[in-house]
Amino acid sequence: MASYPVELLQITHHYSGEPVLADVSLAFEANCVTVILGKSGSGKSTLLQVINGMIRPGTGTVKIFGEPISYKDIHTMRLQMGYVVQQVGLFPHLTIYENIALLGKVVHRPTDVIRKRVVHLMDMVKLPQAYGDKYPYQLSGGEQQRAGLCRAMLLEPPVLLMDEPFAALDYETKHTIYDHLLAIQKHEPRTVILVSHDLEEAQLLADNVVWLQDGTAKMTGDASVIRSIQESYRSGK
Ligand SMILES: Nc1ncnc2c1ncn2[C@@H]1O[C@H](COP(=O)(O)OP(=O)(O)OP(=O)(O)O)[C@@H](O)[C@H]1O
Repeated sequence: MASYPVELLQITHHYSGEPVLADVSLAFEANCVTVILGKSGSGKSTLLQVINGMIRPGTGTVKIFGEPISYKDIHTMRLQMGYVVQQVGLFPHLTIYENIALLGKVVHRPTDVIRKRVVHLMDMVKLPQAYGDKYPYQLSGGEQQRAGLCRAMLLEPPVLLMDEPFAALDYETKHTIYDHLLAIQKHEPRTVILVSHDLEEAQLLADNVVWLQDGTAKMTGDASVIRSIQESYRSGK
């Protein structure tokens, strides 16, 4: 039986005695976009950090490509996972090119291979190549976010984790980046796990959806469950 790229088995986690994840078991389908929806404080970011090993859960197992995470060797495992957050986290003293290329240097990829990949990624998200020489402060929020996306995909990670990466962007910029993301999924599909509280974003991007409520996976399924989630939002349940 083929294993899932990411699997959570009975994950429970507490912060200072307060439960934040309660017996969460989920399997994320390969090469699909799964959107984890939930209100503020429902445990979405914690769940994502449990997946990339930043947080070791109180109990339960995280499996990456069928193998439980080895917390001793977390850096090797993390190279398989791109991570994009809302505050893009580009290094201000590095150019856009240097920011995107950074991980390639860390794993000693040949310079020409890195350069080709950066050019390809910038093309995919429609960032002009000349922007490679600029510094992050010279780019708009949406452009910085696109650079962040390129950086996360440099090493072609099979899994991409995204924590509300578009929340601070205006409607039009968001929609442009959605289009880029969907185009990238077509050209080089990967397992994307995207945390959001935005139902429209889920509607546009999700193959699958998880509805997290008070640290529990209340509903899971394909994008058709968004309608039930919408009702739950409205009724405040
Ligand atoms: N490091 C921490 N120490 C203590 N409590 C924390 C910590 N991180 C998060 N929490 C608490 O755990 C709960 C879940 O937080 P989490 O950030 O996972 O939720 P979220 O669904 O991502 O929220 P948001 O949409 O507001 O970002 C919240 O009540 C939060 O205050």
